[in-house]
Amino acid sequence: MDAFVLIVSSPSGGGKTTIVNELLKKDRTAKRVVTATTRSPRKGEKDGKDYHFWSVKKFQSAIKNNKMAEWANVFTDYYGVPKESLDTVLKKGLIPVLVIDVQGQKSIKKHYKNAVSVFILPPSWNELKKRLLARPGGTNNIDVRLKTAKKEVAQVKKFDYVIVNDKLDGAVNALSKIIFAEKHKTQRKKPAINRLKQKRR
Ligand SMILES: Nc1ncnc2c1ncn2[C@@H]1O[C@H](COP(=O)(O)OP(=O)(O)OP(=O)(O)O)[C@@H](O)[C@H]1O
Repeated sequence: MDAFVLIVSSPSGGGKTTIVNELLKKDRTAKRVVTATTRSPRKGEKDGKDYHFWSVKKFQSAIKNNKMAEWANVFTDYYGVPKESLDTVLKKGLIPVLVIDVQGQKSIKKHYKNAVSVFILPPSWNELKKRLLARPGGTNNIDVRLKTAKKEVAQVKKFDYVIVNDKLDGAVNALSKIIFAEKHKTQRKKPAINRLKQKRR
């Protein structure tokens, strides 16, 4: 199969982390790319598993040395995708899943042309606010996040797919089906097609 990178984006609190975590429990062909951040770990988050928790100095050095596939400064913290983390998953023949903010998808698509992007849409602004407040440990800068979320939702048309995160099960199912359909794209089935062509001769 022609490998593709799967990008899952949403405004903060939209549910991208939760949905991807659930998906990966049942899909062994996909693997989350561990991204890097300078923000502090939330309760229960582990270094190297949830994120690479880097110092500002380390992050800035990675940017300078061209080691980031994409990076941004979001709400006072750096977030980004180390090229090495992404390439490690590709080399294993698995689908790298990138859980990144909305702006991030543009740069990734520039570097990885066949990347597939999915936008997770909150069912309503009220529900988004509720989920941000109810998150374990709460969430800082709620008003800034909601304001940014409105700008990000305006970018939705640049994505290949949209999933409304109403019921979690439904959203995870939809993501699973997107992956399934993408694997069956004609362009990714060239080896199977070519095998048959050879036998006819
Ligand atoms: N369908 C859903 N129904 C109810 N709660 C949900 C649903 N999806 C996610 N949540 C909850 O909403 C909160 C935000 O979800 P999550 O942390 O996955 O968002 P995120 O997009 O990864 O946010 P951030 O970018 O800030 O890390 C979590 O507490 C999560 O459990």
